[in-house]
Amino acid sequence: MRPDLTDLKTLREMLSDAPKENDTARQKAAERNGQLTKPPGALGRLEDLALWYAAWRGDARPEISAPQVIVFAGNHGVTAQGVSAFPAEVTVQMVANFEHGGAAINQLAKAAGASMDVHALDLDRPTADFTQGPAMTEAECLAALQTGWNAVDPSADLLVVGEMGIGNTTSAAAICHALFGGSASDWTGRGTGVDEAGLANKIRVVAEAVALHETADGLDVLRCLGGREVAAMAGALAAARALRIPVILDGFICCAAAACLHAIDASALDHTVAGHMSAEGAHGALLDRLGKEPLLSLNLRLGEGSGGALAINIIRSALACHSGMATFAEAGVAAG
Ligand SMILES: O=C(O)c1ccc[n+]([C@@H]2O[C@H](COP(=O)([O-])O)[C@@H](O)[C@H]2O)c1
Ligand SMILES: Cc1cc2nc[nH]c2cc1C
Repeated sequence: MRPDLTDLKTLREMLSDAPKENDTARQKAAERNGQLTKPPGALGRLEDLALWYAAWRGDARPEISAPQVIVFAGNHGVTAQGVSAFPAEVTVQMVANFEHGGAAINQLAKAAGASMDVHALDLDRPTADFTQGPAMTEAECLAALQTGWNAVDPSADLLVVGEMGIGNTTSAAAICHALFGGSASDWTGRGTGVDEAGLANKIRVVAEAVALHETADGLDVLRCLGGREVAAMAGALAAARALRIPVILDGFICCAAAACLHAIDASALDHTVAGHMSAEGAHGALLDRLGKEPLLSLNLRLGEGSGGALAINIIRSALACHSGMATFAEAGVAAG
């Protein structure tokens, strides 16, 4: 299913009409969970994850065999404001590194037994500096959303979306400030490692951008303050929902993309879990706003889908227990 995202209204409608959990599968999975050879609840959150996954797959006893990691890359005009510790050309250089297998995410995807795809979005055409005007036109934003949608493999059974884009923690901070209010400093962190003066400059940039655009509508915020890789992640999350593919969210930028969908429909992220809590200062507050409890907290601040990829084996293990364990009756173990 690859709809033509010809206008943002179509996407809004698709989000409202998106599939919901399969209640029957959840109920059957819960019954099975209650019969497995362990004290009730002893597998803690793994049990919740197994039921969540079963409900989205519509299968009471599923397994994970085809996880997909997608890394989207984009360039940001706002880098002209000196918001990153690294130069903008690192984005295209890291894409080459992903393609040659040399980045952390290549190793983490491999360790998790996941396929990995990389999509570079018009790197030679950075978005506009959003302190001056909207980052993207509607057509540009739609094209990025479509790239994200099309990147999802319909036969995947678990998805991680990650990103690479020098300057994108400024974009993510501006998205959060526009959607959730507070002050610019609440949402602005050090990204790749800016110093005190760099952080003060970033806060100024985020405050100016949000004041200029004056919108809290999820898709407007995405277009005005996002980036192509951010929009592509949003498109991939929407596609996964339509395809009933559960998703593991990554760090601050991935969750900012997710927040744009959440602002349109509060249930838009029900098919997702938070893979980890990033060391980027505002990620915890963002996860709270999205109602997500992170699976891991490892002080990562890399992006690329790294924290999501690390969490694949947690979900896989949850399903291995759920679908592979013996019941009390099968094992001849006395139930309590
Ligand atoms: O995922 C995160 O939470 C995260 C936190 C800090 C930095 N990053 C990565 O660093 C880059 C953005 O940092 P910056 O300083 O250029 O805005 C971008 O490529 C992200 O993948 C990612
Ligand atoms: C080297 C480097 C690798 C990255 N991966 C994701 N964001 C990144 C930013 C930099 C600077």
